[in-house]
Amino acid sequence: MSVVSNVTVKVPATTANLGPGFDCIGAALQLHNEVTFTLNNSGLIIQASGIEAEKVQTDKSNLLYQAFTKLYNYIEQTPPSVKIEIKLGIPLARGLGSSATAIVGGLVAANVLAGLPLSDVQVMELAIAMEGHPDNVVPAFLGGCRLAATSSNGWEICDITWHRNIIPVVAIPDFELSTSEARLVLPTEVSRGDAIFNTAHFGLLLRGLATNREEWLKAALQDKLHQPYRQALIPGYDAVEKAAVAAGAYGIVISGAGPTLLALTDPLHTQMVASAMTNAWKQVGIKSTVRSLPIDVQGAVVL
Ligand SMILES: Nc1ncnc2c1ncn2[C@@H]1O[C@H](COP(=O)(O)OP(=O)(O)O)[C@@H](O)[C@H]1O
Ligand SMILES: N[C@@H](CCOP(=O)(O)O)C(=O)O
Repeated sequence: MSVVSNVTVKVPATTANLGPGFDCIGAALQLHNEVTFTLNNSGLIIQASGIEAEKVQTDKSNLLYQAFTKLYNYIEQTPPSVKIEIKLGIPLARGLGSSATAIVGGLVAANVLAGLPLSDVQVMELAIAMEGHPDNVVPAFLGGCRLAATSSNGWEICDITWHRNIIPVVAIPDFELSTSEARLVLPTEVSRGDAIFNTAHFGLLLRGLATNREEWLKAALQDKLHQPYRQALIPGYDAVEKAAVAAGAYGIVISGAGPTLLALTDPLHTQMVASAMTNAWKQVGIKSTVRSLPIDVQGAVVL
């Protein structure tokens, strides 16, 4: 039996993969979506406001609603009739985890309205199952930078130290790239050489993030599992990379499945890196919004 009639959940954006950590690591960023679910007697109502609100589905196919019903189905209850009010701060299909915010927001809201039948671990595992990979839903749920690995008991989640002087700068272009489309270009098998390359660089990334050691971070952002295949989907990638590095970034990676590009830099170079990325994209005719976004340590919050 539900004890509350409405709930508001705020969920952060994420940047997944971080180069060599394809499908296993991601960090939450201080940019948020917020959603309120209110029990009603008049059938499903969905209202969206904020950035790109007109693009959000307002029927039962809406991902927030899909996640909401997923939890009720899981606990073998009929989902109640609800009004859903969405405030969007994260642009859709840009590699900043908008789908993860919808999945986590819908599941967390359903769990609260259903009287907390599931533990946090159960909710998180449902989120991973819905998204199909853990690297955006886990940091969206827990905050910080998180590594997820399967174990015989489900998932082991590890918090990854992110040195405070490593500044994420995201360059968000004005075109979309859906995650499903960006996954279609990936090979299903990779060579042993590429697997070894990524294992080494991922280890280096974890140590680089913890220590802020410049030469480790510069080398660590390389990847052979997804970025080489996806770069062709992002016009201007090489120009933005060159400009960011010349302005003082350690390097750039594709944020999530793209097309947003993430640069890592230090506090002194943040503004120069941001301007360089904006200008580089402008020169190939692409408008972008470039922002330095600190790591979000809270994750999903019930307000
Ligand atoms: N707040 C939201 N409410 C409903 N659906 C959403 C919301 N945010 C994202 N989505 C759905 O997720 C899709 C984008 O997911 P995806 O292609 O994985 O890109 P992203 O990198 O932004 O997660 C949108 O086109 C939309 O269908
Ligand atoms: N590992 C996934 C991450 C997708 O993240 P998103 O923020 O783009 O949804 C992938 O690279 O496909």
